[in-house]
Amino acid sequence: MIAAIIGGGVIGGGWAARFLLHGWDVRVFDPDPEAQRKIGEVLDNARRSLPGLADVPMPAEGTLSYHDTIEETVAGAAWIQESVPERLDIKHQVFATVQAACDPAAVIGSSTSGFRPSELRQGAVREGQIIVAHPFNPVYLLPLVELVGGPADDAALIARASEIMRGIGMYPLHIRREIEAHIADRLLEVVWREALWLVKDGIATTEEIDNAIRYGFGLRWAQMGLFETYRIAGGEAGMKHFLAQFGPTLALPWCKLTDVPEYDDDLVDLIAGQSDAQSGAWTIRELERIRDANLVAMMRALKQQDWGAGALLKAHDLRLRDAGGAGEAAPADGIAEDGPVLTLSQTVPLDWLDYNGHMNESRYLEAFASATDRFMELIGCDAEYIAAGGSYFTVESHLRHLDEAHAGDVITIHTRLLAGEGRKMHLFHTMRAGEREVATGEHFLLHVNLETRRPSDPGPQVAEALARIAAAQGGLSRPEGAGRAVGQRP
Ligand SMILES: NC(=O)C1=CN([C@@H]2O[C@H](COP(=O)(O)OP(=O)(O)OC[C@H]3O[C@@H](n4cnc5c(N)ncnc54)[C@H](O)[C@@H]3O)[C@@H](O)[C@H]2O)C=CC1
Ligand SMILES: C[N+](C)(C)CC(=O)CC(=O)[O-]
Repeated sequence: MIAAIIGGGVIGGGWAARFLLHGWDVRVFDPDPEAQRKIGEVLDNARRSLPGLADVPMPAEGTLSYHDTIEETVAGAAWIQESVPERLDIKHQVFATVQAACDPAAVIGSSTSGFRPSELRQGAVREGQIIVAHPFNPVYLLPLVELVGGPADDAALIARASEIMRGIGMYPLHIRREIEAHIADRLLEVVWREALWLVKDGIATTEEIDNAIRYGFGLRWAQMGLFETYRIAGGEAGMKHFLAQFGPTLALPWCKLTDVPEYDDDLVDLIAGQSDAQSGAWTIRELERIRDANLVAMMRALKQQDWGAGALLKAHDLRLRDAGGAGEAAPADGIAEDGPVLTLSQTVPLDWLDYNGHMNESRYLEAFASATDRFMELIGCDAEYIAAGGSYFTVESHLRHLDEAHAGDVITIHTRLLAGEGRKMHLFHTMRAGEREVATGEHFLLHVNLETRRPSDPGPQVAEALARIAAAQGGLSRPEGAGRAVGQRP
């Protein structure tokens, strides 16, 4: 599949990275002679951060190419994303050239922050081909994309566009009626306007306003948004009580919503000066990397909770797993092979790094635990079996750290069953980063009855699977390092 990116600045670069890392071939047109360097830097950031959101292998990266004309860029593309400056005349010129050369069935998405589809479509040869596909910076990490069709909305086009967006891990939010700035930027502008007033009136600095957001309601918004948060704030009586208590304050009012501060040089200098004092010690690329690491950590935490953007990541993992990612194919249910079993394949995420700049020791155990979970699933000790009252408890673990793993490394774990009789299961995991062996994990587990919390024999299908694998792997030599205790090398 080919994605054509017209305009490769902040947003176009982010789109290019998201499509590319999801296996699409990406063609870029941007007259800026610096575009390749800038996109290269965005891609470096994306490669460090995006693949680590997934706990399964990502697709093989597509091919990136740069082109001298729009015509060449869009030929054969299934998705064309316009991300040129926020000026209607430039966007109209781009659409005219794109439509003269592209596949009429291709989706043309516009990244516009504020224009309505009916404005974008003025003068278009095929009006119904152009939609708003408004993303959020950084496009390669934030999943939201607002999709807006025309006044006579084309349901089939929006459905197709939504499916493509889901395929690259996004959350398509269909906005049924066009308005300026869609939904999110309407909300953001309100906060932005109030913040400008607070600075202009000398009430707060840019840093104090950022602190008011990041130490408080920004954290709430990231996981529950506005209405769910305020529902809880109403106490046991919920939303009605909240409205009764805080509704009357709307009449005061607390804010200056409809007034816009005069956007003169003094205000620009005041804000830019405070922003330099607050954040000028970092370059923009450094700030981007700090932001990306924070976003990855937050989104992975939400993934643990299976909530909001984290729940979306979980669902996307299933999609990626079904599609079969790059590298060695993980076994489907049941194990037939007689070699070590692939039980994990994923990219080292940014939040697994420590102060030494490599994967922290605690994360090795996390990865090995996931590999054990997968092995349990493969022998039939799956969610259904566990719900019926049987499971395994780990009673002893021994890890060896043999080499370093870094952010962006694809790690795999292969598992050997050293013993699997009765209630005992003895596993030996080998972790590699590419071809390098980086760690081993040896674990002894006991089958338990979850009601009595005492050891018990496994069900017949689990016992049978263990016997089959033990027999199949029986011819393999004992792995180097198995049975070692902690000690100094002789
Ligand atoms: N920066 C942001 O936070 C967000 C911006 N957007 C929207 O994305 C669009 C692009 O914004 P940014 O990436 O921020 O701007 P930008 O200034 O970073 O990038 C625009 C790029 O378009 C290129 N360009 C100019 N004329 C062109 C043409 N005729 N054909 C092809 N390329 C051309 C420029 O060389 C530049 O690289 C705008 O519509 C904006 O509203 C949407 C979401 C967030
Ligand atoms: C400032 N902005 C209007 C360009 C912002 C957006 O459109 C979305 C975002 O990423 O905040």
